[in-house]
Amino acid sequence: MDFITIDLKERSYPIYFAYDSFDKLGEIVKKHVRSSKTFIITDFNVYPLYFEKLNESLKKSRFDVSYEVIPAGETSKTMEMAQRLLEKAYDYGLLRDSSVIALGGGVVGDIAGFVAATYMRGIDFVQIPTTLLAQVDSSVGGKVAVNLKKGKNIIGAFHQPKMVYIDTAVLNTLDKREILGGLAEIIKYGIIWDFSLFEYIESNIYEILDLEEDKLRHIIKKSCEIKGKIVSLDEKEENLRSILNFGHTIGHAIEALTGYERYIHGEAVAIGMVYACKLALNLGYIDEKYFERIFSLIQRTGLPTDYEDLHKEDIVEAIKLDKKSREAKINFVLLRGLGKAEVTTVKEEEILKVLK
Ligand SMILES: NC(=O)c1ccc[n+]([C@@H]2O[C@H](COP(=O)([O-])OP(=O)(O)OC[C@H]3O[C@@H](n4cnc5c(N)ncnc54)[C@H](O)[C@@H]3O)[C@@H](O)[C@H]2O)c1
Ligand SMILES: O=C(O)C(=O)C[C@@H](O)[C@H](O)[C@H](O)COP(=O)(O)O
Ligand SMILES: [Zn+2]
Repeated sequence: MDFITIDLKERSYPIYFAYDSFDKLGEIVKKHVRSSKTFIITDFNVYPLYFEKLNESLKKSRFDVSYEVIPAGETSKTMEMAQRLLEKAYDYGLLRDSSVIALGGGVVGDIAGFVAATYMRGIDFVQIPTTLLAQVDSSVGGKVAVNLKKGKNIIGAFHQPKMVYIDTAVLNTLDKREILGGLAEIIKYGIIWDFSLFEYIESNIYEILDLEEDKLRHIIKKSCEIKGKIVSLDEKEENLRSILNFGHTIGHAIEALTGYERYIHGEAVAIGMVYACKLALNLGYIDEKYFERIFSLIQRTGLPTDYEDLHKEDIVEAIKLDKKSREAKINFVLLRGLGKAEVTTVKEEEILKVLK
């Protein structure tokens, strides 16, 4: 089976790429976890579609499976839900050598990872991402978290999975809106790291939106390679990894300010990328031509490019506690040319100038 390795020394792990092959999972998972006792966390939408296939395959490989199903969507990514899942893990008798399997999108991955990171101070974790966003971003790199009402991913940890299993056939049941959300993070990689990926999306946008398998596989694998490279250079986000936060400073603020219900994560990131580009343009880091090129691709996909009904002062207040802020200074990931980005301190007045 096709795979790449995320190189993190003793925490290195494979990302497998498959198509319609849940039957292989039991055998593969067995190679990467310490015991047969496993706890699957999934959500109400994913459960009827893929749980049985996974369960059957695990049972065939003699796993002792327990599971929990949580409501779908960002509002489930809370401490209360994590507490509930941790209590269940204990009731099901999970031990130090047991594992947690996340079957779902980024919400399931982030909360299941948080459970795995904290249960008995950390147990094995397996990611089976079922959204495009989770396949290209959230299942890779070990950031796990839940939200505070006012702050996105404020409670969390770094806890790398033992393996990631990407089965692209599952994307056929995903809503168009969710496909676009994932595409926003893929466009992000093109902008911050590898401009040829951006150009590939520009040239193949309709085929990608039609979920043409070879094109989709190309951008998924490329995204995992890019994220894997950045994470292996800076696992705990001491410097370089921050560029993966491009578009997230304003993106996270508008997610929290709208109660995590109006925009899905990828949409908020798309809006945040447009604003980060406006900032870079105003500060003279990029020219009008480059700005237009990025704006036009985001617009052509059908992703939103602007927010509605929010006060700029509230956005600025919310970003003051962004995780990239240091010593009361707001830091943004700003572009410095095609495929290049850097973290830069930006004055409050500059941010207010570009916000509506
Ligand atoms: N840890 C990280 O590095 C990282 C990176 C990016 C995003 N994230 C987090 O990921 C979350 C967003 O993830 P998401 O966009 O996957 O959202 P999500 O997990 O809410 O999934 C989106 C929707 O698709 C449904 N779904 C999932 N798989 C499906 C399938 N195959 N067929 C049909 N429906 C399916 C879900 O039930 C949900 O309703 C956010 O909380 C974000 O903060 C984390
Ligand atoms: O993996 C990273 O690092 C990222 O920043 C990827 C982002 O796409 C992702 O949304 C991440 O969860 C944001 O992390 P946070 O530290 O800003 O909460
Ligand atoms: Zn993101």
